Amino acid sequence: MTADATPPSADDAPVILGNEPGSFAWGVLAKRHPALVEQVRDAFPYGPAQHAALDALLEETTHGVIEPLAAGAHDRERWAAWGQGHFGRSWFDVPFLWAESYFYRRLLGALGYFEPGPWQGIDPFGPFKAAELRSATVDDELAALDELAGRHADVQGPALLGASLWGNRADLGFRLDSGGAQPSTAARTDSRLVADESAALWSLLPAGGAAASVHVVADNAGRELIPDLVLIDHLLHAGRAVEVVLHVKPYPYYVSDSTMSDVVDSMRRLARAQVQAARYAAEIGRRLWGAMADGRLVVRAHEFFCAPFPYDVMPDGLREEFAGATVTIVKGDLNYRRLVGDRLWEPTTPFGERVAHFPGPVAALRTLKSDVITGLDRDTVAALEASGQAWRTSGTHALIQMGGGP
Ligand SMILES: O=P(O)(O)OC[C@H]1O[C@](O)(CO)[C@@H](O)[C@@H]1O
Repeated sequence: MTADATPPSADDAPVILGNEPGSFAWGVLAKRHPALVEQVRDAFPYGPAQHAALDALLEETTHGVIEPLAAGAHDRERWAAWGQGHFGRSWFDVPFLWAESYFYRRLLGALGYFEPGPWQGIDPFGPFKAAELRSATVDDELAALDELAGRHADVQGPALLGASLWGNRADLGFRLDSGGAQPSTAARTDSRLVADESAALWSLLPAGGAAASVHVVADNAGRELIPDLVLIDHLLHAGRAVEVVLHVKPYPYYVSDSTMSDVVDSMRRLARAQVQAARYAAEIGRRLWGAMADGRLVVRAHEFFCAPFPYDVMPDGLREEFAGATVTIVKGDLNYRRLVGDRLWEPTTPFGERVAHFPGPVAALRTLKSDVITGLDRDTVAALEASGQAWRTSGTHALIQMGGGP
């Protein structure tokens, strides 16, 4: 990672680029993306045009320069504006956040996802998501919910918040890199919260308070989205919230990010959990189904969630929506990068300062999977650095941080 040549202001930390060999960002562009292209290629019986487009994308992203979208692409103008100054440059020399986002747009384009035809709307990551949803691990996690049935809201709330937080560890992109290994329970129990401001979150959502409007910006499908939905059910059922708005991606993104069709699959998985004798999960699934029907749970898929920018430049419509929320819960590593800015901040940079742009209270729930970090105290940073672990990027550590505007 190196500093962008023209940082917006002298006070800002360097924008993360991918041009330092051995850095995390470089590894994603040079190794993770090519591996992903091959995994997607093998997962479907694609035809010659798609294989050729994948070959070209692989060559361009690793050795070539950034090309604009093809003439006739429905969003060519939008990306032409979003990518000004980046086209014609190496993928490694532009902001990492931009390069990753455009890579997913281009990958889907190579496969015919956006064009009218037989492959339109086919999620290239669908087989990976489906396998995860079918897994025995999910059976076990759903069955374990029975232990929480009938417990007090003050017991259920923290347990379900923790499940939603650590669910972020189970992202498919992360697993592609770790040789397909599932994050183990042992790894989870060894893991540490580097910041925990959950008390401030709960103070906004008292059980029985029932006036709150909560927005949840989702991250991964499957083993993350299910605990997110269970947490949402808890907020509604315990009277902590009167309505919840769940924000998902408008198209498949970052391997396993949730789309509307993933929400449907996860809600079905919950509602049908009865067959695995997971009675409470099935009850939760039915309640969520009902909440969708009567409008207490609403799903939105704004195009900005697949835009290559931090949240401080979100469009006005979205800004107004978040301004009306009692609190917005923002899930995952990518959303954290977009929230605080994808820069090499000093880890002690106050989180509140970085998210002052957000139009209302915001809670970040994230396992650490990239270099960006803010809001840590000096002792915590010293201990983490002394540990010798890859604490910023390995997903073994997590945080709950609160901040936001008025
Ligand atoms: O699913 P999450 O938690 O947003 O994690 C996504 C992270 O994975 C990567 O795409 C690659 O590891 C990171 O660059 C990114 O921040």
